[in-house]
Amino acid sequence: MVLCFDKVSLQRDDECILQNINWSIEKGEHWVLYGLNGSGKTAILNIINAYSFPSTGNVSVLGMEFGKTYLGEQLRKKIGFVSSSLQEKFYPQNNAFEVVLSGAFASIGLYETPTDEMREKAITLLEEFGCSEYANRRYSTLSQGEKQRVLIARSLMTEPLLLILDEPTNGLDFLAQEKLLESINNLANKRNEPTLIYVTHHLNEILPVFNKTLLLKSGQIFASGNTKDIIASNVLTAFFNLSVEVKWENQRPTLLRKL
Ligand SMILES: Nc1ncnc2c1ncn2[C@@H]1O[C@H](COP(=O)(O)OP(=O)(O)OP(=O)(O)O)[C@@H](O)[C@H]1O
Repeated sequence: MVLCFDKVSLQRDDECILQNINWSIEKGEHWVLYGLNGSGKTAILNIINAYSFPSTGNVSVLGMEFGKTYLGEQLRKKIGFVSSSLQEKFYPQNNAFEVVLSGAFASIGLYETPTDEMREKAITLLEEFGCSEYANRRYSTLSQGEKQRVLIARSLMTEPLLLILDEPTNGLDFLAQEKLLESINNLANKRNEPTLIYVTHHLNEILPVFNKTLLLKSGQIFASGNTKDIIASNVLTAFFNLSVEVKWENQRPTLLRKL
């Protein structure tokens, strides 16, 4: 079991942000987390990363049960987390190679001397994510798409067991988006790949590797299960309370409003 939420609720200032969330992820599954603005996606991710704790219910992530021991740092070493808000945290003078290397220490800059093994690993990851040509360029000169690929490579330095990609295509043009999705697809098809949780507002980004989907609405699970069953016209029409149609082409869905 990679993750288990058992009757998880989260209360803040008399407001119920999450309510009765039951969610389990098994090895071999890759999940999409889909919900409207304010539905509680970030609240769930914060709990997975042990940045916040549920008001009620039990959580275990990667075999570690919350509440039993302090597990923040220990847990976060095993979880890769990439979001567009992470992009601006890095020092502009560091080059892409250094940014990837810093992932080995889970630090923003490089304060320790990397081993030869770490350097080799960073070079391999830069190659795998198509970043070699700008490995020595200052991070600040990279485009958003290039930065995102560098940050995913960085997140893999510690060989995480779980990789969370939080709206990774934000601000990317169509080509940059497709290039990033291709890298994610390659990653998911590798042996010993981490389990992926992919948060998005764009259904057309759901790659075939994302075999499971959770729909979150107003802090509650609206539906969860096999992606093909969940990303369907009838389910999403009920979810949005608006008549929509899902078309699957080349194993990827497109959402259209039915007029
Ligand atoms: N500390 C807090 N106190 C009160 N309400 C909060 C707090 N943090 C978040 N919320 C509320 O909880 C709800 C869920 O927020 P969350 O950030 O998890 O949504 P989200 O699904 O990630 O949204 P988005 O897609 O816009 O990023 C929102 O209504 C938000 O205003």
